[in-house]
Amino acid sequence: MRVAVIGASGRMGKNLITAIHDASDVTLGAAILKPGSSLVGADAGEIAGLGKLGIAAVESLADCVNDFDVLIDFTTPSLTLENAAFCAKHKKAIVVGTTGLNDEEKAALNECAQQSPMVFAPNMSVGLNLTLKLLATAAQILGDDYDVEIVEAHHRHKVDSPSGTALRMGEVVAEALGRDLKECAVYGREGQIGARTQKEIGFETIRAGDVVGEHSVWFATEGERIEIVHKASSRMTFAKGAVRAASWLEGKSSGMYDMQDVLNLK
Ligand SMILES: NC(=O)C1=CN([C@@H]2O[C@H](COP(=O)(O)OP(=O)(O)OC[C@H]3O[C@@H](n4cnc5c(N)ncnc54)[C@H](OP(=O)(O)O)[C@@H]3O)[C@@H](O)[C@H]2O)C=CC1
Ligand SMILES: O=C(O)C1=N[C@H](C(=O)O)C[C@H](O)C1
Repeated sequence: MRVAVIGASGRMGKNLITAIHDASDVTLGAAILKPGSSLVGADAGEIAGLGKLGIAAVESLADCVNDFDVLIDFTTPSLTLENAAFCAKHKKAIVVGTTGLNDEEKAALNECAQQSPMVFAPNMSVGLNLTLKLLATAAQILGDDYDVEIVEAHHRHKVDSPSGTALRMGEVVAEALGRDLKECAVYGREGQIGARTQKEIGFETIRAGDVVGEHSVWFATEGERIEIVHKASSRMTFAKGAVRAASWLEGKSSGMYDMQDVLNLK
């Protein structure tokens, strides 16, 4: 599989180029930058700090349409939608790690996946995807007696809140408890808010320094508290997962998949 990376000079973009370079079953086909970037034409390996790989970065998907089989996209919601539409039109597979999409944008992405296969997941790490399974089990066993709170921490540059991962954790717990997250989620409490209601699921966000990504889910009742915690210490864990997803997409039919499919956790 020849893999293209869009947003190649971003925090995830550079890690993705490195992960593709390290993998034995995929090759780097193209690297795409923001139009007008001063790095257009530079070697993708040099952008990622690896030395020359012989792939000059371009400024649009149209410039490299014949050079890749699958696109990996960790960018912004609006750009991801454009890229997914391009992949649908040109029958290219796509791995989407971008977070912060609203319901309408997710529906549009799903439409694109009907034309060409897509893996879309807010967190590509193996450990975090296992954590989702642990959360479902914990929620099923503990039930409504335990208050659920989700705390996430990320670096100061992150633009969406709560993180896509925290929201997915909330969805998994809500589903296991027979609740609808849209009805029971409470975000960032402040002021005279009154006592906690039994079925709410609370979200708290920390943005500070260079934190790669930390998620902690509390199940608390009178007398005890369980915390299920995942801490990412390197973006390479997300990048390796995304490359695994790209490789897994080879030969798959059109449709929307997630990392639970890739990791056979369903
Ligand atoms: N699913 C997962 O496992 C993970 C998901 N994420 C998500 O991935 C996304 C990106 O995160 P991160 O890498 O930290 O963000 P960055 O801002 O570092 O990277 C985004 C990149 O997209 C580029 N870009 C913007 N517009 C265009 C365009 N029109 N064409 C090509 N490239 C463009 C930016 O270029 P420029 O810098 O020139 O503006 C930048 O390099 C976020 O939504 C984040 O939440 C992050 C980590 C893990
Ligand atoms: O923006 C990030 O950095 C991350 N975003 C993802 C999210 O929103 O869940 C995943 C990871 O925690 C890093």
